[in-house]
Formats: sequence, C-alpha cells, structure tokens
Amino acid sequence: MTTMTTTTAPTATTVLDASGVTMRFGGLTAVRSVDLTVNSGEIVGLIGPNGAGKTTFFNCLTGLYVPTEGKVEYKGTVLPPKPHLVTQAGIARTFQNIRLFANMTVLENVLVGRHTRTKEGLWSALLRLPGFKRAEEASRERAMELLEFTGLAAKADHLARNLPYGEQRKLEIARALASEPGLLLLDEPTAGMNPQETRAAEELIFAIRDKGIAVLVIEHDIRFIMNLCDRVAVLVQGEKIVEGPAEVVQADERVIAAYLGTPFEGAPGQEEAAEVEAAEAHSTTEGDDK
Ligand SMILES: Nc1ncnc2c1ncn2[C@@H]1O[C@H](COP(=O)(O)OP(=O)(O)OP(=O)(O)O)[C@@H](O)[C@H]1O
Repeated sequence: MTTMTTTTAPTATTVLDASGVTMRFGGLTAVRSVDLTVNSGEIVGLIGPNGAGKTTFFNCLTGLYVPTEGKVEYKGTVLPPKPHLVTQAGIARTFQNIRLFANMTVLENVLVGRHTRTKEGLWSALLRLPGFKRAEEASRERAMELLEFTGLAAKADHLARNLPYGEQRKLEIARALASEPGLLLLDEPTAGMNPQETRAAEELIFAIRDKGIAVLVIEHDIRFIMNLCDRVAVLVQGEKIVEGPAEVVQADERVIAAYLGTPFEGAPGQEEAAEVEAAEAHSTTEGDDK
C-alpha cells in the first residue's frame, strides 16, 4: 500500500501593503515615501537608529496618524484612518511603553481587548439580556484561552500592576490578540527584558506566527530581530534604505554604517552633511588667513 501525502505549497497573500507612506510634522519629514508589505505567515522586522521614524510609521499604519502622503491597505482594502476601525479591520498593536490598565486584573485587561469583536450593544449590556450573557461567557472563554497561550492563565485574577515586567509585556500581547487580528504590530516587545524574558518573547512570537497571524516588529535588539524575522527593513532618517532576509541586511555596509554612525554613499542627508563640512572648512581657512 502506498501512502499519498499531498503537500500544498503555502500561498502567500499580502496582508499589509503600505505604499509611498510619508509623514511630515511641519518642516520635519519623519517618514519619507516608505513602501512595505507583510505577507501571511511572515515575521517582518523594522529596525533603524533612534529617531529613524519607526514608531511614526507604525502610527501611520494604525490610524493614529493620517499620513501626509501614501496609502495603507490591509488585505486589499484601504484602511480608514481611525485606530478603532483599523483594529476592527484586523490589525492589533502593542506600544513601546506598556499601556495596561494597572488596577484591573489580568483577565479584565484581555476582556477589554475583545470589545471590537463583541456585537452586543449598550442596552443589551445594561439590561444584561441573555444575548449579552452568552457573549460575555464566550469572551471570558476566549480570554482564558489567550492567557493559556501566553502562559498567564495562573495569574488571571492578579492585578496587572503586580505582574513582573516581562509578564506585563506578554499581557499586552494577549490583549492585542483578543481583537483576533490577522496582523500584529509589536513596538519594541523586548525593551527592558532580561535574556530569559527575551527568549520567551521570541518563542511567543513564533507561536503567534504559527497560528496564522502575520507579525511586524520594531526592535533595537539586533540579535533578537535577526533570529526572529523572515525579512528585515531598515529605516534611516525616515527612508527605507535596505530590505531583505536577515543575513543580507546584517551584512549590508549601509546598515553597518547607519548603526556605527559612519557616513556611506547615498545616505540620506549625506549631501547636506558634505555642504556643512565644506562651509566649515571654508570658514576655518578664512580664519587662518586673519
Ligand atoms: N508628533 C510628533 N510631532 C513632531 N515630531 C515628531 C512627532 N513624532 C515623532 N516626531 C519626530 O519624528 C522623528 C521620528 O521619530 P520616531 O519616534 O518615529 O522614531 P523611532 O525610529 O521610532 O525612534 P526610537 O527608536 O527612538 O523610538 C523624530 O525626529 C521625532 O522627533
């Protein structure tokens, strides 16, 4: 007897398609014509030195900012520039600085994250109609599943503020997952973590990807990002200078230069820097003449 195994090649669909995204604050261009796609089944990293425009770009994706130019599509539909509508569409995020409800329990924090997925209205909630009770029960069940998944179930009744730092970050992720996203945006998920917590975060992100949720992650920890991501994009002074598999990006001299602070050919702002240097040299020479 022969055993037939059919393997279906994964068909990568584009989950996020950001094109030509520019964000200006007055005279400052924080993000300059950035294109980025994230496909289903992918973990994509976004790196860059401080002030490169990473969080601003995230804010453009999630409706916190309306980009000055450009377009953001989620699964082929242009996103409305309102955070709650973006969440409803299927994009969830965590923030650089933890934003939990400190005096609510771990479970309650996750339940808050479910509000975009519960259909029961205000009256139903106030009058505690049967539909509301059923929805509430289903929400609690789902929230507990997510706490199991993130390893926090045993602490469901603890106040969020009493969790150790690494677990607070996990809880943020559990809360983001509660909106049942197709794409999860993580803004520096390992900031402030010790090496064990960082390793646990890495495993959790792989597990999230394995559940079919695409991930876009901003991180300063280069080793973490290179280990984690299928693809990495590098922002420098608001521009995407390189994008590719981790090993390619890691070896790119423009990326090395951006991190080590050495100017490189074609770097944004290089021309201006050269002009300043020339002007300085000129004024020094003039000074020498006197
Ligand atoms: N709301 C705002 N108004 C004016 N300027 C802003 C605003 N938000 C960000 N910027 C500026 O835009 C640039 C990019 O900032 P952003 O926070 O996006 O960088 P980043 O890459 O996330 O930095 P970091 O890694 O330090 O978090 C910076 O020069 C910052 O000062």
